[in-house]
Amino acid sequence: MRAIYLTGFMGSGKTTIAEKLSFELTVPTIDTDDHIEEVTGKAIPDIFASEGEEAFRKYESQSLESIPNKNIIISTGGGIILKEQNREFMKKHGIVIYLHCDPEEILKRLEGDSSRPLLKGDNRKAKIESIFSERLSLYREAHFEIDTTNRSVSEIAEEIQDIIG
Ligand SMILES: Nc1ncnc2c1ncn2[C@@H]1O[C@H](COP(=O)(O)OP(=O)(O)O)[C@@H](O)[C@H]1O
Ligand SMILES: O=C(O)C1=C[C@@H](OP(=O)(O)O)[C@@H](O)[C@H](O)C1
Repeated sequence: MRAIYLTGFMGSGKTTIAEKLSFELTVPTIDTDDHIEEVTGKAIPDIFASEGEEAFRKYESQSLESIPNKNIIISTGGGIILKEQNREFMKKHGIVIYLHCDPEEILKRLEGDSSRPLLKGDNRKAKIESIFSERLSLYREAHFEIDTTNRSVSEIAEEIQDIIG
């Protein structure tokens, strides 16, 4: 099986869906953020705070390129699509599935979450809307798009299984 790359905004459910699919298909899953934390020995918010976003983006590309691309489900960080190099890499080596979620629901899903440095501070709603609109066309370069808004994890996982046959 070719790698399945799940892309989408923070809170779109990439990690949750990857774990569900991993269980159902008995295929391992890796999360690029977890991989970066393992390699660097630092938590994502610490990398942003001490080294900055650009350094994080370098780790992210290195991580993407070092993770195996056969028989695996990869949940990516929400900003992986920012680099053309990453978008091309994923499309070349696997099936890229964009998990769409409306910003209003993202806001609800991430209520109380403090692990995403880009959403730190006041006016989360405006932050989410602005980053979302900047990125939408990049997410849409995926091979497939699934709308996860108001849908259960099981329904979404089933739809992905239909896509990959
Ligand atoms: N389809 C869904 N419906 C409702 N809540 C969801 C759904 N998918 C994920 N969530 C919840 O949203 C939050 C973010 O999910 P997560 O998988 O961490 O997203 P991502 O990896 O894309 O950032 C978690 O609390 C998760 O339980
Ligand atoms: O959208 C982004 O730029 C980011 C998303 C996060 O991952 P999740 O999409 O898993 O939250 C994490 O990689 C980092 O905080 C940056």
